[in-house]
Amino acid sequence: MSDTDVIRVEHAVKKFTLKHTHSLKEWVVWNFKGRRGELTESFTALNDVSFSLKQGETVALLGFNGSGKSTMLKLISGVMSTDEGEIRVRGKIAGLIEVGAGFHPDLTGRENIYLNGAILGMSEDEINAAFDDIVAFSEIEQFIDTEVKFYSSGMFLRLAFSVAVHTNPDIFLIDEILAVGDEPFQKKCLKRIEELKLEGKSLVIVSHDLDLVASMCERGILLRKGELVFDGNVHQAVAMMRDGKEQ
Ligand SMILES: Nc1ncnc2c1ncn2[C@@H]1O[C@H](COP(=O)(O)OP(=O)(O)OP(=O)(O)O)[C@@H](O)[C@H]1O
Repeated sequence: MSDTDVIRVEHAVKKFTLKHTHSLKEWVVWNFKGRRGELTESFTALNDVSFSLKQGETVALLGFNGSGKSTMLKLISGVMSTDEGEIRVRGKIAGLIEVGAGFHPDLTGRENIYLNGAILGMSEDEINAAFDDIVAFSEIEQFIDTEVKFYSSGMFLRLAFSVAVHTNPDIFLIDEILAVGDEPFQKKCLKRIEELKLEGKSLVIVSHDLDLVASMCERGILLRKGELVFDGNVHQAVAMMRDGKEQ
């Protein structure tokens, strides 16, 4: 890992087990044959993917549905581990990967700020100090003492984004979820992301909004069926995606 690298992905492989529904007859035959062969199938979601990210770089992860983008973000954030290869990260990560992840449904917005802040590495004092700003940025003061199971997906995003930006992360991972925010809040998030970029933070974004990612990122990494097929200028990556060349 060079001095300026904040993420290093080396030959990452991630496999999932796909379960299939089998008829009783298939199951009996399988038992009869001494349970030889597999009743499940292994699916390779990421195959030998390598890249590194330098401090301050902004990267869009592109690819069609199911190409492995979210899986890659989950590996980088540590929510999942690789089956082969290695992922090294330097610095504090904040990930907005799944709406509602890191939130407990039976706790209120207020309590979840503390829970989520702690998960993202903030101390109680730091959360106390940032609490009012977090709530103000989210604009959901009215519902802050409501259990989050009653929140809409946009309200989850508001709280999650707000906590994440206040943790002062070195690396920000954002999956599609900005799409669930309304337009004014999306604009506010994008402005904050621009500020993070100016502060020299690193950014990895997954989005199908190609114009948006082309305006936010310098670099584009294109995944095709779990394999990295392009890593370079974001406009080139977007053009390849639009031409369907990665198919
Ligand atoms: N937990 C899981 N168990 C089984 N298969 C999974 C799991 N998570 C992801 N997959 C499979 O891995 C592949 C890659 O999924 P992933 O969500 O990373 O794709 P993606 O590029 O983010 O897609 P999209 O653009 O639709 O969000 C898909 O075929 C998906 O079905």
